[in-house]
Amino acid sequence: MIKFTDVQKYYGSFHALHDINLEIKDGETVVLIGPSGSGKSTLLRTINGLETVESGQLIVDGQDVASSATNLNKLRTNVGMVFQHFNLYNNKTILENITLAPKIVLKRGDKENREIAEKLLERVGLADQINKYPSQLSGGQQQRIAIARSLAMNPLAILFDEPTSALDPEMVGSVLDVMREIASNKEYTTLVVTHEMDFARAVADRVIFMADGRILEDAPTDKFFDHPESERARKFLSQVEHH
Ligand SMILES: Nc1ncnc2c1ncn2[C@@H]1O[C@H](COP(=O)(O)OP(=O)(O)OP(=O)(O)O)[C@@H](O)[C@H]1O
Repeated sequence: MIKFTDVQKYYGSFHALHDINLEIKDGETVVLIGPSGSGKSTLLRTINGLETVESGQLIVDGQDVASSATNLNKLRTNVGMVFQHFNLYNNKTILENITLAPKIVLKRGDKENREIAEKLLERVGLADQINKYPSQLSGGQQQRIAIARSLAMNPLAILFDEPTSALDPEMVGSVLDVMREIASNKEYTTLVVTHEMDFARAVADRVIFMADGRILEDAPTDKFFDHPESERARKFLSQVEHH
């Protein structure tokens, strides 16, 4: 579903992604971890074309993301993204937030759109909030709405970019629970950038460890946590485990 071959990414003269080779299969749950500034968000954002790549090949859902012929809007329909700062429309109700893109992009009719929104709100535990506005909800609730909104597009893949980093600690659990349920269903290819190691350990099929713009390890979850190969990963794990 997603395949990087020798991908390089620069911000000006700064080499942000080095020689990325990575293949992610349909339905897989992959967690990206690593120190701050290691390129995790950059890598994630290349997948739906939010960041360009300078060389190499990046195939997502059969299309070359780096090619100018690729329709990025269509790509983003198939690859949903959940951001650190929810990015909801504050002047629209929860129902409108969830139904707007399917209405415009997928031309989904109002009745079906509402039914799907109701089901998704049920799924994220917020069925009773359908007519509220984002500002009336907690950060954790807003993030669960953002997740429902991305699922409403029926994506093939969903990218989570540090979805709990901006939340108060007591809000984190409910968002991780929703993500855990989504990942365990294997309906979507799921990629998560997170600093939540317990979540990574419990949910990921595979862990990608990055440092300095490189993939240093790509391993099954238990193997990575129990026997990390690189000194960098060992150091990183010992630091995060002491928090
Ligand atoms: N738009 C940009 N312009 C220039 N440099 C950038 C830009 N975005 C990111 N960078 C740099 O690229 C590197 C990788 O950033 P990125 O956000 O991908 O790291 P990260 O691993 O996700 O970090 P964090 O865990 O802190 O979010 C960093 O050194 C960052 O300063």
